[in-house]
Amino acid sequence: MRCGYDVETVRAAERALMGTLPDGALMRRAAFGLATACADMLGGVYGRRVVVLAGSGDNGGDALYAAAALARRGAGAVAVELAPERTHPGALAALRAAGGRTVAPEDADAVIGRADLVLDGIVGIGGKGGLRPEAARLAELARRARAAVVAVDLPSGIDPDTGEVAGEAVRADVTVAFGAYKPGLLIDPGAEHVGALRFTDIGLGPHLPRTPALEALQHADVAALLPSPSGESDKYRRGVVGVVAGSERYPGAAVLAVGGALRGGAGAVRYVGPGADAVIARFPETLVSAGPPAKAGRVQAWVIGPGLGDDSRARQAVAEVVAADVPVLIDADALRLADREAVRARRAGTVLTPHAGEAAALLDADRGDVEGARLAQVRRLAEEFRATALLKGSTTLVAGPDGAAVRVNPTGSAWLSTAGSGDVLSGLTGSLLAAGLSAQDAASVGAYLHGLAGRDLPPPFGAHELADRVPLVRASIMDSVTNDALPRT
Ligand SMILES: NC(=O)C1=CN([C@@H]2O[C@H](COP(=O)(O)OP(=O)(O)OC[C@H]3O[C@@H](n4cnc5c(N)ncnc54)[C@H](OP(=O)(O)O)[C@@H]3O)[C@@H](O)[C@H]2O)[C@@H](O)CC1
Ligand SMILES: [K+]
Repeated sequence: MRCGYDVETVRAAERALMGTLPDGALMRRAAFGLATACADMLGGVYGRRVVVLAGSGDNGGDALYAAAALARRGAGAVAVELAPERTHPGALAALRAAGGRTVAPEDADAVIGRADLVLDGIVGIGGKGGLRPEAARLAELARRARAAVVAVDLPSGIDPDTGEVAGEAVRADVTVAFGAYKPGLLIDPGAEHVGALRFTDIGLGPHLPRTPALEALQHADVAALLPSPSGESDKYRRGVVGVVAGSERYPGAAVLAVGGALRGGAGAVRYVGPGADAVIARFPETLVSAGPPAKAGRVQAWVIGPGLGDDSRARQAVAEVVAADVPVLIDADALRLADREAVRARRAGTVLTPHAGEAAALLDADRGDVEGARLAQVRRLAEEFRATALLKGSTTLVAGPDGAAVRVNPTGSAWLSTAGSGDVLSGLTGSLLAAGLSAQDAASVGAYLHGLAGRDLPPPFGAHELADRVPLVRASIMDSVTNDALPRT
């Protein structure tokens, strides 16, 4: 699990650790990790031109110490001082002792234009609000330059706690995070600015709390959560999923949701709705029923919404499913049709899966407000509906109603936003709910597998291919974890 901790928590851990160490030890650890990452990135240090964008806080200090280390190995180092009278004195002295020089921001254009590497030490976790004009100008110069950009702790201009970006922010090729990941490194729009994310351990680990603000699953976590059928499994143990999706107008949504559920490992799928012919033609193993959901027979979880429409049949089906006492996933049209109070009153797990536009409608907000503040908005959704909310996007977020860590999906890609992709995700997540995963586990594992399937396919691809790919990515996760566990010979 990759964990993100907010600034307040990181500061507290830092204080606890500092009390046990000599002065400056943490900054030396950070700068050493940073210099190593820069040397790797440059593929050699001697003769390279390094420019430090140096703010007056410790973030600038880290950058200056790292540049001093590179200068001692033969790099040319120049620091652009944003507030010369307040630049970290020890770090500046180290840079000068190593042969580095300084320039004022107004003379930065030429040195940045010639640089091989720009180190962004403008601001780290001490940043407040959008970048000030002079800092914003330097960030823009760095973006336009041919130099590689390495961000110190985080790209300046992104909010460390939320990933929000107000105005200009540094766009990094590599970001070297110290001691702990901050949520803003993992959530868009901040995450888009991070480039390759590297981690330097400075010893904060024992001082961090058990529950982070944010978690990102990795292969081993997903492997541990995925149900695997045992010798005694029958279809009910693997889980029967009920799918209420599709309409005369959109029968394809039914096929995609059923496909997602079958490929996700459901023991059986019951389909309810007007797309039965299309579903049977593609998946003859589906149990179709013509009546309403309440008469469809036993299921362990319901998926409702993709391509459903909003006629009276659809409204009635949503009301019945929301009233069921098994886990329910509510998507697409059903998000609009579900009664908020009825959802809040549910006792079994509930997963809502809106994209930003649907989330905005549910929260009575603008789509842009949702895109720009994804973490706050997914938490709000979970609280207001007392449900697990999965907010789709390039960094899909999953929040539970209980205030536990929000999960961020690390496997997303832009190619996933293709027609019908969400229908597959709904069916897939429904199969995990039916297999007994908690709402938050089902939603985050569903997003993980769905994202990996998208990365595994040569783009462009159709949504039906995503479903077909799920068994393969699932097998590759299991293989990688089993191989890691084998003793090395
Ligand atoms: N945590 C740890 O364990 C460790 C942390 N370490 C490092 O310390 C960093 C935190 O350092 P920090 O606390 O000194 O703050 P920092 O990020 O340098 O920012 C302050 C500067 O930013 C400026 N500034 C503010 N807002 C701004 C804006 N919008 N636009 C422009 N400027 C703005 C502000 O200006 P001022 O308000 O003072 O005028 C001041 O100059 C952390 O990220 C990591 O790199 C490591 O060394 C080792 C262990
Ligand atoms: K920075």
